[in-house]
Amino acid sequence: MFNIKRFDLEAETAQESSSSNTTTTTATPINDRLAKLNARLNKNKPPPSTTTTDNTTIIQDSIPHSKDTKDAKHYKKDRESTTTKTNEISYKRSREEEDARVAREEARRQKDQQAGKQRWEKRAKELKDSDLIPNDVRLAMKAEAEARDRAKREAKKNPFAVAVAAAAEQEKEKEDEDMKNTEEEDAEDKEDQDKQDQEEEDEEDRPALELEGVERFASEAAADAALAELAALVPLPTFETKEITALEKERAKSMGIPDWLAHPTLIEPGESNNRPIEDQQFGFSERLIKQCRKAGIEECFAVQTAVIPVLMRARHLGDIRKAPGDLCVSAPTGSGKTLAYVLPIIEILSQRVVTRLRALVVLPTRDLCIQVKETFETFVKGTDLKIATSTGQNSFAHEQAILVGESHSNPNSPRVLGGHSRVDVLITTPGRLIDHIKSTPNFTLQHLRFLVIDEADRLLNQSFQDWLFHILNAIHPSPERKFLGADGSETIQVKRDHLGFPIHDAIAPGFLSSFFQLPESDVEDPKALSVQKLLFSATLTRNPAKIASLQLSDPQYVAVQESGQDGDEKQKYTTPAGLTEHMIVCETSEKPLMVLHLLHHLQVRSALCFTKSVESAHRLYKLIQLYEKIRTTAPVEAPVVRKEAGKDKKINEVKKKGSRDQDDESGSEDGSSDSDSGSDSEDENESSSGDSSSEDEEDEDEDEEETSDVEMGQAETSTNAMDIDATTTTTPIATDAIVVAEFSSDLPKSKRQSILRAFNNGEIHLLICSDLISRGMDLSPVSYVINYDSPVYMKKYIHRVGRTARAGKTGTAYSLVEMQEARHFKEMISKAGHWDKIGRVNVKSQEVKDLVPGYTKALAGLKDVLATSSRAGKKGSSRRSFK
Ligand SMILES: Nc1ncnc2c1ncn2[C@@H]1O[C@H](COP(=O)(O)OP(=O)(O)OP(=O)(O)O)[C@@H](O)[C@H]1O
Repeated sequence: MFNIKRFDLEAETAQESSSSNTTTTTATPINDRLAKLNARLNKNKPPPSTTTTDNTTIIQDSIPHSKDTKDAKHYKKDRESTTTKTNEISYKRSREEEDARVAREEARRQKDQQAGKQRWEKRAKELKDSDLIPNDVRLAMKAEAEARDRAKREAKKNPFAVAVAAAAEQEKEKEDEDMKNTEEEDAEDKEDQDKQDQEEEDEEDRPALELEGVERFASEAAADAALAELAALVPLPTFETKEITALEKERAKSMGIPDWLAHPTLIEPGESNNRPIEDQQFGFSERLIKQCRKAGIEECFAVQTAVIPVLMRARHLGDIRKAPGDLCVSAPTGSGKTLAYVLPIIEILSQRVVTRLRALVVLPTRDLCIQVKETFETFVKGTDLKIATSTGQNSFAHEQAILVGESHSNPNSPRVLGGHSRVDVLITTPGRLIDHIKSTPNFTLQHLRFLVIDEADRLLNQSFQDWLFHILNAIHPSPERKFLGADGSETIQVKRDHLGFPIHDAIAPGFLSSFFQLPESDVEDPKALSVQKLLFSATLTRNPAKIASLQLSDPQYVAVQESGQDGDEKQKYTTPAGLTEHMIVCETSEKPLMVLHLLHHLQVRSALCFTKSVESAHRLYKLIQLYEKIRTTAPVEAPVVRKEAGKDKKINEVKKKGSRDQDDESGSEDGSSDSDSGSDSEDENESSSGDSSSEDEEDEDEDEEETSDVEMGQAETSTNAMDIDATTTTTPIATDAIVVAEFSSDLPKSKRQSILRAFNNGEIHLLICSDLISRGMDLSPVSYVINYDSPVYMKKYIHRVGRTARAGKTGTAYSLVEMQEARHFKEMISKAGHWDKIGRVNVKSQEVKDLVPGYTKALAGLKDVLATSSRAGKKGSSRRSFK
């Protein structure tokens, strides 16, 4: 480019220069003659050239051509060549000189320009933030503009030099531009880096920055709105996942405990993990939020904050090849586990179009089923969802009609392969459920989306009717064609459409292969089960065999427990923060007196008193009832009410350290067992087979009492209805009489419900019960729990004392420990790392002296009372002997 330009300009210059040095004449004959003459006279003089001014330029010789001589020709030739050479040399020289001059000037100009530019750039940089341009900068700019004009003028005079200068300038511009680009790139890089640094800083300081931003708002309303927005931005707590050491991992592995179970997501109990119900992470609809508010629920508790988002995230089941993932949840008693599954199930199922059985909640007792149904009904308002229980309270046929409708439950009516349901959520005990799976036509679990096993460890210890096997069988598609016999003939009568084809539109996609021979395809399209198994317990089992029997898929384990707890036992046994625990060590014969002491001296009311058997409960109930009767009718010494036990020194609460009473002996023995329990080998045993076997024993013990509840359907005509009437209709003889009632599985359903209602209304001061209500029951006003017979297993202890101090409230538990049981009790509690939490109460004989006369009388009368009730056939032959 540069060379071509130069060449053109050179030609132009030559042309211009020749044109400027010529004169214009007209060639005529006279002129020709004159020219010839002139040539002869001035032989060596160069002839003037002649040029036309028209479009053509001709360099002419003035010698006429017509009569050219040889000399003239030579002369002409010489002259021409000499002139050309001279012209070329002089032109070349002048051109070089001119080039050098222009280049010098250009270099100087550029230098000046550069210096000026740098000066004012520097100045402009200094004044970057100012709008003013100072005088020196303006002058520099002016000088630069003048220099540019000068250069332009020069360019007009000498285009070649201009070309050189232009080329130089071009080069310089290029250099500048490169430098500028490099600078810009550097600046951009720096800007990016700064931006990234700033973003990181902002991220760290976000709350502070946002608050700062909020403070800048002029109007208070705007600031409030922004603060509200900020509050909504508070992230959900991030729950730590328990880090397991290599040793723990190895140990868990050797016990067969799967990784996910040994590696729970841990949540601290307490208010710090509560979140408002409208938090977006929960994804609750306006309707549900409204129902929650109506029920007095403003925040989700820690276990709900951890569990609900997990369930809500899987609400749409995007990938049919992937199971939604099962969930095992362990959280203390009264921490709100029920709502952790009730709320998301309602929210997710409320979107359904057709009624199908989509949620199944399995619970160990009828009373719990009723309680959970009431919870569902509180929050289901405003949806079409239908909730039902199946507990054996009603006749089997009645339940069948509720579940699938009368026409579908008729054994003679044809089957719909996809089943039929009139309910969306079924809350049931395992025994009755198995009956329906086996015997109710069109009852199916094909469409199940949620299988909740509440009080899971309790249920897993029940092998009754092999309930788990039947449920798992019913939720998995069967590889055999279900309604075809070995010969291919139909084994059941199937409902058909008008063309004679089986009606299959209601079959769950995963179950189609259970009924039809589907075309085989090269491309496997395995479908995962859409049912999500959710296990809840305050004392979740870690027995690998039991967990394996659930056939969990992609499970997660969420545990609510205080930080710093480690060791398997301690993880399992977390008590509510608001619970105060005491133990009273006494003789067996003194135990009823201790209950009277708690009632009359310590003003214990709204209390649940747990005994080890139905008989024990009945006997204590009768005794206290009799005592109250005697006290309020006979002039016996009035008991002294201790207003402030601590001040009156009527109760000496002694912590384990420093206790020097009769239990010191056992204390020292326990001290040795403490150190034993601290050993690794013992821990291992505890959480492996040893532990699970103790769980089994404990639950078998519970099973004995609750079997009738689980089996269901057994019409229980209570023989002690008279007794119950006496209890529930008892009119206190005096206004300060203690109202006592008993509660056991011997009572008919209606009586049990009316007693629970009366207790909830505060009409019963002391409810004496078996372990039937030690699990899961949420009796709102329980302020005290009395372990009349101290539990043999820690699990039972945890569930019993967990009837109080629920939902963040406070409560107190007293355990009456017989002398001979003290050592075992302490061992059990210590092993669970719980001993520090239990206070020792010493009750001196002097303190109960005022109660003794009435108690003695009641005891004497008890025999007759019991004999009367026995004659009335109140006791069944299966009853255990009295203590
Ligand atoms: N978010 C909440 N706000 C206020 N109260 C709540 C909340 N969640 C649950 N509760 C109340 O807390 C009490 C205990 O709840 P729930 O019965 O679900 O406890 P749980 O963990 O199942 O106990 P358990 O192990 O004994 O069965 C109930 O009375 C319930 O209504």
